[in-house]
Amino acid sequence: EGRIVIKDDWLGYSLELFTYPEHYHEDIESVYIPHGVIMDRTERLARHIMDDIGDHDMVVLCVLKGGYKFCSDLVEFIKVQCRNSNKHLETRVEFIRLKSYLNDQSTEDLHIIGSQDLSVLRGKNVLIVEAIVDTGKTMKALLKHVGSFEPKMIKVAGLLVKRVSNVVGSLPDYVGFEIPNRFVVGYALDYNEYFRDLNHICVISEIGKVKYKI
Ligand SMILES: Oc1ncnc2c1N=NC2
Repeated sequence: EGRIVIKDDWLGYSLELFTYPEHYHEDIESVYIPHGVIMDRTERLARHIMDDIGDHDMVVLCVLKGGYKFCSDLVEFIKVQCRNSNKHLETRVEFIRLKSYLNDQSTEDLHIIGSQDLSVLRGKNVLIVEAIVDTGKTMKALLKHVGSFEPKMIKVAGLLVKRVSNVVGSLPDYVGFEIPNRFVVGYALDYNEYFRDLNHICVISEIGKVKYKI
């Protein structure tokens, strides 16, 4: 299936062309992917997903915290698709919390926070929903963990996939955008917990990187 490829020389839209929370005005460089474009792309991904796995009950596994906005918007679009095609599909949402980043660097260790009982996945169609797939290390470890609960099928939806050289493991089945290897924030993607309240996906400024550095 297709994806929107954002080229390395795309610098994003100028800030004064959009609205965003005033308190971030010096912390972001540009609007990289506007909220409206994210929503329209997510709506189209919902149709792909429904075409592929819309005939069975599905359990959506939302990867927190970065994935919460993408997941809630995607699930909403999936529900609208179901209503319009009168498919009576139960879409249950489970949550899993991963922490693998400090500042803007991936840490080696992946740890799964909170021991949700994922035995509900057994025998089910599972759709893992993640905001961003970077090196793929996190996703590989998560797929192994989820597989241990013996679901019927696992598919992965990733809003963003980074063009990085050292990719491990497989890429998501459904991809919103392929982006250059630069640190982006907003739409629940954070930098040390900041910027989750920003609707657009933006490029963080050097001031922002220093201001919110841990
Ligand atoms: O660009 C990014 N922005 C926020 N969080 C993450 C990123 N890449 N991997 C995790």
